[in-house]
Formats: sequence, C-alpha cells, structure tokens
Amino acid sequence: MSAFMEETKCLLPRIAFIACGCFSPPTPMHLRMFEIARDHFEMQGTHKVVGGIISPTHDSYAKKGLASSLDRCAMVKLAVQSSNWIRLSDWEVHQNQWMRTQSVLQYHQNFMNNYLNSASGAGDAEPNGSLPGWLPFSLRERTDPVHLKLLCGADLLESFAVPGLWADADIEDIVANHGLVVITRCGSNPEKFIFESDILTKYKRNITLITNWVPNEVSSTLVRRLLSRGQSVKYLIDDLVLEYIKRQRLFNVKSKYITDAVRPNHLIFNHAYTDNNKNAASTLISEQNMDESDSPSPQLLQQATSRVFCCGDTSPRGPKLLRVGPGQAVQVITMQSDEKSESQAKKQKIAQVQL
Ligand SMILES: Nc1ncnc2c1ncn2[C@@H]1O[C@H](COP(=O)(O)OP(=O)(O)OP(=O)(O)O)[C@@H](O)[C@H]1O
Ligand SMILES: NC(=O)c1ccc[n+]([C@@H]2O[C@H](COP(=O)(O)O)[C@@H](O)[C@H]2O)c1
Repeated sequence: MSAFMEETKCLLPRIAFIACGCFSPPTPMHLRMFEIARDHFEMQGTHKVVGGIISPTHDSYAKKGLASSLDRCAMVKLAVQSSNWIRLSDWEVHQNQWMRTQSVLQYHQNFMNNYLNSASGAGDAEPNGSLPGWLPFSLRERTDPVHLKLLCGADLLESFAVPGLWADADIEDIVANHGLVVITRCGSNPEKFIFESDILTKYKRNITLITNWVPNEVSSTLVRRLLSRGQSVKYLIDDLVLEYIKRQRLFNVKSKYITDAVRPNHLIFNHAYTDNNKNAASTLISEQNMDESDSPSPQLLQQATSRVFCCGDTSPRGPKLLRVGPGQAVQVITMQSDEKSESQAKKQKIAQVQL
C-alpha cells in the first residue's frame, strides 16, 4: 500500500512556493505560511511540493522600517536554519533596482526550467559555476517541470486593489501563468476580494485559498514597534533572529532591551553572510551553513537607492500614493494599528485609499 502511495506521489505535478516580502524582520508566520501551504497540497493529494523560497525585496522598495537587505537576508538565513526545504533567495536584493513581483517569479521559474532542461543539469549556474542556494534540493529527482507559485497572506492579495501599486498585466500574469496560494489573515476576506475582481475571478482556478486555522497576527511591524519601545518580543520571533537584531542594534532597539547576554557563537553564520556580501574575506563561513547564494554582490554594495514607482505607471493617482517608492503606499497602510490588528488596519487603509 505504501509503495502504491509513493508511486502515486511520484506522478503528481510538482510545485514550489515563493514568498516575496520585506521580512524586516522575518517572523514565524512567514515560515508557517510555507508549512500550511505544503500541508494543504499534500493533504489534497494533488501536487508534490518540492521547495520553498523566501525572496526579500530590494532596499529601494523604501518601506518604513525596512532594514538593509544584508541584515534581512542574514535574518532570513537564521530563521530558515531549522527548515530542510525553505531557503533564501537573495537574487532580488542583488538587482540594481526594485523588482516587480511578476519579474521575481519569472526569473526563478526560468532558472528552474533551464536547470531542468539543460543536459548537464547545470542550468544557469552562477558566474562562479555554482548553483544558487534557493534551488530546491530534489529538483533533479525528476525531469518534469516544477511550477512556481506565489505564496502570500491575504493582505498582500488585497494590496492588488491599491491604485497604482500593481499593474493589471502583472496580476494577470501571476494568476494565469504561475498561480497564487493565499493564506487567510484575520480581518481579510479573500473570497469576497476575488469575487470583486474580474481578473482574479477569471483565473480563480489558479488561486488556492487556504484557511489558517491557527492564526497568529504577529507581523514585522508589531515586532519592530515592541523592540523600539524596549518591550519583549521573545517567543514572537526566532531566538536567533532576536539575537541578531540585538547585536546589530536593528529597528531602533532600546538599549535597555539589549542587556541580555548575546551568544556570539550562534551569530557566526550571519556575520559570515554580511561579511561575505561586503566582500570581506571571511574565515567564519562554514560549509554547512553557507551556500552558493551567499555571493558577494557589487550591486548590493552600491546600495542602489534610486526610488521607483511601481509598475511603470505614469503617475500616482492620489496624494497619499507612491510619492517616493512602491513601499510608501503600503507604509501608509501599516501605520494605524495601535488599537486594531495589523491586517485590519491594512484592510481599512486600503479601503480608504480606494475612495
Ligand atoms: N501573520 C501573518 N499571517 C499570514 N500571512 C502573513 C502574516 N505575516 C506576514 N504574512 C505574509 O508574509 C508575506 C511577507 O510579509 P511582509 O514581510 O512583507 O509583511 P508583514 O510581515 O505583514 O510585514 P509588515 O508588518 O512590515 O508589513 C506577505 O505575503 C504577508 O501577507
Ligand atoms: N507591483 C508589484 O509587483 C508589487 C507592488 C507592491 C508590492 N510588491 C511586493 O510585495 C511584497 C510585499 O510588500 P508589502 O510588505 O509592502 O506588502 C514585496 O516583496 C514587494 O516587492 C510588488
């Protein structure tokens, strides 16, 4: 029986997930999204999930509270240390400018296609000949394609309605050619949102809505707020990520809060990440923890600060929107949430800017 099930599993179409976001800092819910999504597809018995990719956005996204990409990547690396299938892609942060999510999906999908199609299996290896660290381990166990789906929380889905933030063509490409996996979030109503959108309704079959029965409204904004007030975030984020934040004094962390002993040995890897990316010769890199994606990037060093409007739209449509960069629109959304849950506030703000 189990042999039969294994065989059936082998025949299932393969998928991988990519989550795009700020991860400033990464929270357990960012990782839970992947576990929830994988469980869903495996329990449905419709797909084989081969990998999960976290792709932090570029520094020039310019959202309030965005730590440097070096720090965000280092924190994500720490956060995924305990996972054997979720990995960091630092491709996006190494580009010269902010990348639209559609382009991020396209790049990673193309890379996997080329890798699977190339005779040697080398695909588009990095300039140094190695493969990027985000590539799922088991990709070449089979030769059939792997479809990359965008994994997100319902608030990101609802941000599709923020005027000027997403190009319709991009939304259509994402849902038509890749697919969307949406995890519910308190205060959002993705079913209604899809119903109200012609594009999303048209490609509804490519959108997987998953109810998170164990919701947790931790968000990066909330963590940053507590840190800056000198309040505890222990058990809200990974201990290693917290240690990194304290050590690097990120998010305006209050000095009172950083009196805890920091265990430097746990942070060796992250120094390796940041040092390596700063082109410094690092003697701390361990084979076990580092991978080929941790490459020095001249572009990153230059820290392209050009601020971008999203989607190539001609001009922002309202006084509140997109004055500086695409992250600014959502910055507005995330600011009012003292009394209500984060996503509730986001939803309300989105509703406001739509008026
Ligand atoms: N608690 C949560 N439940 C469900 N999805 C979440 C949760 N927190 C984050 N996400 C999802 O994780 C992805 C990346 O999130 P991102 O870091 O950009 O946002 P965030 O954690 O809400 O941060 P911020 O508070 O800075 O806006 C998004 O798709 C977002 O919807
Ligand atoms: N037009 C687009 O492709 C577009 C617009 C807004 C946000 N995003 C992405 O969505 C992710 C989440 O952004 P927020 O944290 O601002 O919701 C980021 O990775 C960002 O780059 C993409």
